[in-house]
Amino acid sequence: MRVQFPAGSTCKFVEVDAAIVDLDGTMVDTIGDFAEAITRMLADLQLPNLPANKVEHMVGKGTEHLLRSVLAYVLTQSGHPAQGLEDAVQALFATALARYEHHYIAINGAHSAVYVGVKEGLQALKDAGLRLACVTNKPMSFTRPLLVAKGLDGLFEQVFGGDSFPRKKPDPMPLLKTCEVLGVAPARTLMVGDSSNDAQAARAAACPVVLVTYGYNHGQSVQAVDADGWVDSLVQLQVAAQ
Ligand SMILES: O=C(O)COP(=O)(O)O
Ligand SMILES: [Mg+2]
Repeated sequence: MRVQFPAGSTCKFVEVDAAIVDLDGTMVDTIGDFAEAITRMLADLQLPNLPANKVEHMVGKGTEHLLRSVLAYVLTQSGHPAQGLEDAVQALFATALARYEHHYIAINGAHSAVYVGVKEGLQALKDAGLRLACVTNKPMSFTRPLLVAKGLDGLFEQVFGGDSFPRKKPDPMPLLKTCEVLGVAPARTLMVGDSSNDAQAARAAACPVVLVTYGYNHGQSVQAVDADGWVDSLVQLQVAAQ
């Protein structure tokens, strides 16, 4: 079917059979959850906290990348020299991960909210016959409960997390595997995301890609990312009558 993009997009429309939708920064504003779990983890490790806006720039490449970035940041702020920083992060990593997972699961969804237009926008695409899958870099143990808590789980035929495949976005593997499971061609599968990870994965998989303008893109402008379209809300993804 034909999905139209708003004015200002690179393409006017794409012809697709399915859409793969990202989670953090695209469907749910989860920075509050990340910040709370990190605050509790850092307290357990007797390390100083960091501001939520710093966390926002570190989200999107999965848990391991997030925790390594957080630990490197707080150690540097505490005066740790660049030399030996990686080793210092490595020494804390296993404990940090265990404490973070414990806290994240306890607070998952309590400090986060579904963005305006997500449910209506995706329901309209589904009602029009588009097949939907969710592909996030968030681990599956956090993903399923969050989708259920926010009433989003019923929208998707398939849900895959950052630990579902050997490689995460921006690698094309999660998108290609999802297309394979759905039995759809990547060129007819629209990636809907909020960051360069989603766009790069889509380009490498040869999926068309549309980005939301309200999410997390490592502190960079999402308009500067190579994509086919941009929307301020998922309700702007209109299915054309043919
Ligand atoms: O990095 C994460 O944990 C989540 O990222 P994503 O849902 O935007 O893929
Ligand atoms: Mg995202």
